[in-house]
Amino acid sequence: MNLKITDGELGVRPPVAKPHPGFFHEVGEERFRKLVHDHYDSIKTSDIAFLFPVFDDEDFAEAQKHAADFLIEISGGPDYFTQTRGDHQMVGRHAPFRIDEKARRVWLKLYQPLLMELEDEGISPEYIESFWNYLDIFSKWVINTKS
Ligand code: HEM
Repeated sequence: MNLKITDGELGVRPPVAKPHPGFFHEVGEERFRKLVHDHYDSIKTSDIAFLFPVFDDEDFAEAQKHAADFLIEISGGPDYFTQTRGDHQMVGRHAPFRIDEKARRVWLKLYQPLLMELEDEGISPEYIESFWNYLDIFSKWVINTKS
């Protein structure tokens, strides 16, 4: 399985394809939520923890839920994010946080072991890769700070 991080750069926003709907379909909502939950949990002890509301359990749980809602929606599941948060506006929603290429790489790296777990659980590697490609490319869009 190829989970390679490609180079991102401030101001460069390559076209992005949504994950293959087969990914959400195979993983199922419950396991999908656990994936995003696990990612946020690993953020807590990472070098990018300072960007997130790690000292407020309620705010952190909210952030975790919004991220899962969004990723489920973009992966072809129910439109939970739009229903509760409105327009996606992902670039604008990340604007208050200083995100550089280094932070993006840390964020992405934390997904790698979690996606390998899914492969061990029998999820099709090509579906996992399609989700990964979405994360790899779209995360370039939220870079707003020079490294
Ligand atoms: C594919 C890439 C990404 C997606 C789809 C994504 C998605 C989201 C979503 C849906 C939210 C919640 C927005 C809201 O409801 O207001 C969010 C918040 C946030 N994201 Fe991302 N994100 C991505 C990449 C990143 C990266 C690379 C970083 C930093 C390294 C980052 C840092 C944050 C921070 C700090 C918040 C705010 C947390 C809070 O205080 O509520 N995101 N992201």
